[in-house]
Amino acid sequence: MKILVINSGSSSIKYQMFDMNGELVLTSGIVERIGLEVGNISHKTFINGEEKKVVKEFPIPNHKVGLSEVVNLLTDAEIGVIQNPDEVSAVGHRVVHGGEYFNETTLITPEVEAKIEEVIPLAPLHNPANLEGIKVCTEIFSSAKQVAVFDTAFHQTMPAHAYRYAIPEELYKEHHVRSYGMHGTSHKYVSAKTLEYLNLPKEGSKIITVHLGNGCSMSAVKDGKCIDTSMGFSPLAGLMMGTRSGDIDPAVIFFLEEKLNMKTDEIYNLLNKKSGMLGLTGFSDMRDVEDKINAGDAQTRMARDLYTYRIKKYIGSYIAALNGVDAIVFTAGVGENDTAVREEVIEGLDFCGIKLNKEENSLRKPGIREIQAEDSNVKVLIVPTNEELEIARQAQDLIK
Ligand SMILES: Nc1ncnc2c1ncn2[C@@H]1O[C@H](COP(=O)(O)OP(=O)(O)O)[C@@H](O)[C@H]1O
Ligand SMILES: CC(=O)OP(=O)(O)O
Ligand SMILES: [Mg+2]
Repeated sequence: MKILVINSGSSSIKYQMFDMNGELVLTSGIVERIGLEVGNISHKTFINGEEKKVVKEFPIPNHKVGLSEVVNLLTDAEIGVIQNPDEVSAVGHRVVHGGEYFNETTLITPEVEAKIEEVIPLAPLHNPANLEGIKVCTEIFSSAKQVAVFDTAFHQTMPAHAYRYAIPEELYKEHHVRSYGMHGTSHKYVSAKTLEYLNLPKEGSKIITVHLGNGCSMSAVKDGKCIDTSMGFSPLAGLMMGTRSGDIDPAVIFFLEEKLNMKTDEIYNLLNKKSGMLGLTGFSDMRDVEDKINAGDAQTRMARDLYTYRIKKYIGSYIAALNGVDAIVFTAGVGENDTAVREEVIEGLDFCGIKLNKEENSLRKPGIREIQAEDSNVKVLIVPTNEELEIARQAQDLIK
């Protein structure tokens, strides 16, 4: 069975095709700079252990043009992995916001699409792009089942005291203003992998997952279920990120409006796209940040201290929420690759028995691994996330 996974963003589409028989990745790629003067597609195929890469640059005015070209590549006589779109049994779509409607993976119907559309105000950067991906795939892969996997679904088990805000009741009742949390597919995948790897029973387990990519979030997972998470109403809350501020006193927004005459959309843009690591240092990619720190740049050092300090504070609060912790798990681009970030986060947590094996932490090895010190009371792990595989598995389970 072949399953295509689509992670459609506002200006990009990431995709992977799996042969679920053996969970093999046949193709993976990214369409970028949609809507700009020149767009590009970077497409890789893996056939019989051999990797082939194609890069194309041309104007990609919208998602449909981008996905049509992806289909051309998928069915290409030389590098294609299918002969026609009918060979795809299901398309699994990452949908960032499902509001309170969806706590599990769902077959997409016109009613489901309408609900995803209804919650656009809760995720104005992500949901419209996700819907666009669904519309275009429904047309192109017309015989495939279209399946929605929601970033918010895993967090739907949070208790009210974790997801509610202390604002007037009607804002929740009538307008659904509450915390939802995102990156749920990743938190679910890595927390389950951790239990499996450590051979821990779900019941009684206490895991803190730390997803550090471009977007960053953390979850407290008890008995295999999410009880709290750092993103909130939208993906802007919580940790400091590549370009997002994370938690900020809402009074700053009134100040920007009143004193600097900024408009709502300008403030939105400022906090989502020009803040975080980018706003403080000029760089959103942690590799660039690392270079600046190594060159002795004090401002960049401060920015990174802010980044890791906030993660540490969330670890502290989640240990309190969980009444203990069995394992702290790092994942995603920064979490899996950045030795210094992990070291700075764990530094100074020895008061509660959390200690790192610095040498093990500094090694670059693939796969799941433990990096805590021998005398640490708590496990510290690196668990590579795989949101695409998780989406493909969930889509397969649903259509079976
Ligand atoms: N070797 C590395 N060292 C430090 N950071 C890295 C490394 N490789 C990737 N990253 C970071 O990972 C980020 C992307 O993470 P990823 O999980 O792919 O994000 P997203 O899925 O949100 O695009 C990059 O912006 C970069 O900062
Ligand atoms: C929800 C979110 O932040 O997603 P991403 O990390 O892909 O931007
Ligand atoms: Mg990601």
